[in-house]
Amino acid sequence: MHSKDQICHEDYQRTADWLLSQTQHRPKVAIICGSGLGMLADALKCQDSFKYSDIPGFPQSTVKGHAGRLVFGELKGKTCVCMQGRFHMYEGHSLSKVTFPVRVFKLLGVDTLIVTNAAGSLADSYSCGDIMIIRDHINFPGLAGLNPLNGPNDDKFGTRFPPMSGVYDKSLRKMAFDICKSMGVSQYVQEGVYCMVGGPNFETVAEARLLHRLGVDAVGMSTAPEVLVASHCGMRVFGLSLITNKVVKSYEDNETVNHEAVLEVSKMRSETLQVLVTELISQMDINNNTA
Ligand SMILES: O=P(O)(O)O[C@H]1O[C@H](CO)[C@@H](O)[C@H]1O
Ligand code: HPA
Repeated sequence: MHSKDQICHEDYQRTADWLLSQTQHRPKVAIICGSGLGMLADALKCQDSFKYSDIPGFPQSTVKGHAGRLVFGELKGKTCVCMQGRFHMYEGHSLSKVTFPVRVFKLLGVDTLIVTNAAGSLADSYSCGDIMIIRDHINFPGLAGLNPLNGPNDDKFGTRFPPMSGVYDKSLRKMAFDICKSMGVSQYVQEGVYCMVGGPNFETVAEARLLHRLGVDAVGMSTAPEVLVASHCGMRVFGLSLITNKVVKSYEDNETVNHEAVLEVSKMRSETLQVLVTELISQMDINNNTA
């Protein structure tokens, strides 16, 4: 890691202190909105919002469908902070920048992170518009040594060698399933394995076939770094992928995927996702960290 990418505890603290001085909200839950999923923040009541460009130390969003705003507010009486727009490695951000907000959230008092993303499906049984509750992930950049936890370990956040089995909280996954059942949307809800690739290109057919054979259900270019950093500092994590496209696995298939199509499908499920996330937050116990 280059020294310009090194972020020290005081950097996170400075940003957290600035935010605490600008809002009365003291969130326990943070939500990261995936591509085209920024409307999750619209449900927040009594909003205080900040453009990323106005927040000291914050990186900037450069991807269409990621507004670049941090929104604080109440969801059914629970205080949340919501990132309308995340940072990706392919934008040129270091992984410490990509995950910078997560550690700031920890310093704000957040103990639960909800991540969402747009993803392409590999699983044959999935359709466009399905919602996948993330059971686990494969972090390709991480396996290749690109990990936000690289570098000197900050013991104030967590241990040098954090375990990652069970990183997606089981009771929150069950709670989400039950909520989907009561919403009558179970027919398009799945549970599966998300795989992060570096992007920004979509997959070749050979790469898609490889991922399929590895047991990947959905692929995207985000999420794993934020989840690692959240889990490292002791946060509970829940994740949702919205299946925006089927990844092309056949040379006979002339379909191609593009970001505009991804954003279009995100819109289609925005309301369902909003209700699901709101209900989940309203049902979760956020004081003693048990669902
Ligand atoms: O993961 P999110 O941010 O939802 O975005 C997904 O959508 C974009 C590609 O259309 C990529 O950035 C991919 O990671
Ligand atoms: N591949 C990688 N990332 C994605 C995709 C995809 O098919 N769809 C949305 N994000």
